[in-house]
Amino acid sequence: MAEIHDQFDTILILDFGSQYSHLITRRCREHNVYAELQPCTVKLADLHFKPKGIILSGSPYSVYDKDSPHVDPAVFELKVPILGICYGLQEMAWALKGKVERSDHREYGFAQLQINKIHDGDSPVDALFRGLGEEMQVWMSHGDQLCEIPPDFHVIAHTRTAPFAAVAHNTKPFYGIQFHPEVTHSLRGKEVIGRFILDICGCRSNWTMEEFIGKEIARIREICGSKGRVIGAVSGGVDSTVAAKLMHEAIGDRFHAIMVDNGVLRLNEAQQVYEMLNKNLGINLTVVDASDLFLSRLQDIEDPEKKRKIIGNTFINVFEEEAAKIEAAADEEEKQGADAKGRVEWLLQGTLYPDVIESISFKGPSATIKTHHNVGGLLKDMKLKLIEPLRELFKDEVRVLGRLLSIPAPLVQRHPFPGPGLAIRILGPVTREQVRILQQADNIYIEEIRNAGLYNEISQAFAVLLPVRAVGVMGDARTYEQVIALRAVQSEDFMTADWYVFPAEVLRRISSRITNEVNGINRVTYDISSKPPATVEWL
Ligand SMILES: Nc1ncnc2c1ncn2[C@@H]1O[C@H](COP(=O)(O)OP(=O)(O)OP(=O)(O)O)[C@@H](O)[C@H]1O
Ligand SMILES: O=c1[nH]c(=O)c2[nH+]cn([C@@H]3O[C@H](COP(=O)(O)O)[C@@H](O)[C@H]3O)c2[nH]1
Ligand SMILES: NC(=O)CC[C@H](N)C(=O)O
Ligand SMILES: [Mg+2]
Repeated sequence: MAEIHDQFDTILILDFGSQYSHLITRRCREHNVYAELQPCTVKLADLHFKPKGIILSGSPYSVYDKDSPHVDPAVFELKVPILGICYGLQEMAWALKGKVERSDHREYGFAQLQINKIHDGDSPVDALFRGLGEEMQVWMSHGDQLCEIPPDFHVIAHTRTAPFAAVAHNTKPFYGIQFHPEVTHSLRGKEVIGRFILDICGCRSNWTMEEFIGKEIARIREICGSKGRVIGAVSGGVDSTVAAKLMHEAIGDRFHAIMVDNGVLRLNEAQQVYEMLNKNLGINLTVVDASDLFLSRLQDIEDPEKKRKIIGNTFINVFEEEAAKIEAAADEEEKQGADAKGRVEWLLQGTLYPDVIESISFKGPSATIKTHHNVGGLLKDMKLKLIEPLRELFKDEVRVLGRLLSIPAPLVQRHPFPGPGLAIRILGPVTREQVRILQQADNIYIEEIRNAGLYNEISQAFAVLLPVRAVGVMGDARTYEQVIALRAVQSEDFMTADWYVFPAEVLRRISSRITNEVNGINRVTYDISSKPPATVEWL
């Protein structure tokens, strides 16, 4: 089966646990070069493709620590260019017999990088900084540094306190830099990454969503064979809609899109998504009303992780049941003389790269903050095999893909909505009444955000229903009712987020409408927490 790394020139990024590893991946892709993140402990013998170049990431460890992670020494024999970043530089030096020590001059923050005179003008050896001038502002975050460079290396840049801030091998395409080119604070960092992947590794920059569409459709056809059928988990969110459209282009009617009404969707959502997908996108979507089943299983459950797991498992139960129904219907048609149809073997999901990245750390899945229903919440013994065409993509790449597939702009720009839905925004037990209250408040909130023309400025906005009651006065009478918290964040990739600063009059209008129009609410608060330390959702 041709994987993406067989179809595009690929940079392999080996992750030593830095906070910024995924940003290296993004920067490569911004140069239209496909890059893939793998744990640093991967053995080259287990790698099924040959990368055009390797980047070693930073790390919280020190190379000389007893339990620090080290790369398979075979990478240095692979005859492909290698770039070490921060710990990656230290790791390369350590492996190739240089020396690394704790330094007296820790550098956290900005530094001025002085690029050494390039002696050998045209040789590829010093190509990393070619054309970038003599000095650049970079961002550092290290306590260790090289005190002796490995044999056959030379220095290509220094800072006031780090004499070996960048080094290169005399004859091989090995480079190491102490600063972090992947963060935007390193002003020309993206260009440095470009020099490495384009000039030194010679990657073609053809990783574009146009190219991806054609290749992915071909890949899906190959996976499914000429008869295989796919059932699709489609929520009306950006990811699953794009995945569904791709699947529809690939296998047409052999794709069955299913939206599950789990009883914790937003107001009128099932109806709206049904119309949008059937009418505007020509995708044959069935809405399955499983709200009683979900709500009965959620009864009296307050624990956030329990809610998430119940919903994840129930989704799969419903999909397996629907797959069985589709097969039974086909068997019936066959009895009436129709051609035999293939089995429903696959379940399409709109899983994205950030969901996957979280689970590939070399220490195993990173500390579980919350179980995403479509990754950790899956049933252990599920029969359907997963097919996830967006598994290697970031959200903004998916949005580009959506536009190319002619998915209407309002859908492409939709804020994300989690599969466990309002169940993780109702802080106490989930009941139909609590769902009603939250649906109405949330609907007013989003409506007013749209009216104010702010929807596309905000990455995600939603209301949360708190389980506490507060005293109020309405029409001269005392009330004792629940509280709504409003949340709105701006974020590039949802791994970090800032709370959004609303104009006061918009908040005033939202608050007044919610308390006036939603029975059961007499107070509205605004959440001013960033992520970290909070998360986007409350549960
Ligand atoms: N109500 C639902 N019915 C069917 N499938 C669902 C439902 N909710 C979530 N899913 C499945 O779970 C996956 C992950 O949900 P997630 O919310 O991350 O993605 P999305 O809904 O497609 O897009 P967005 O992130 O924009 O909301 C979806 O891609 C879809 O496959
Ligand atoms: O499909 C989903 N299933 C889930 O279980 C889930 N949990 C969180 N989210 C969404 O992920 C982003 C980050 O949210 P957190 O900061 O709360 O982890 C935000 O966009 C959240 O809405 C989910 N999406
Ligand atoms: N950011 C990094 O990669 C840091 C590497 C190493 N832990 C140091 O402090 O120097
Ligand atoms: Mg969603």
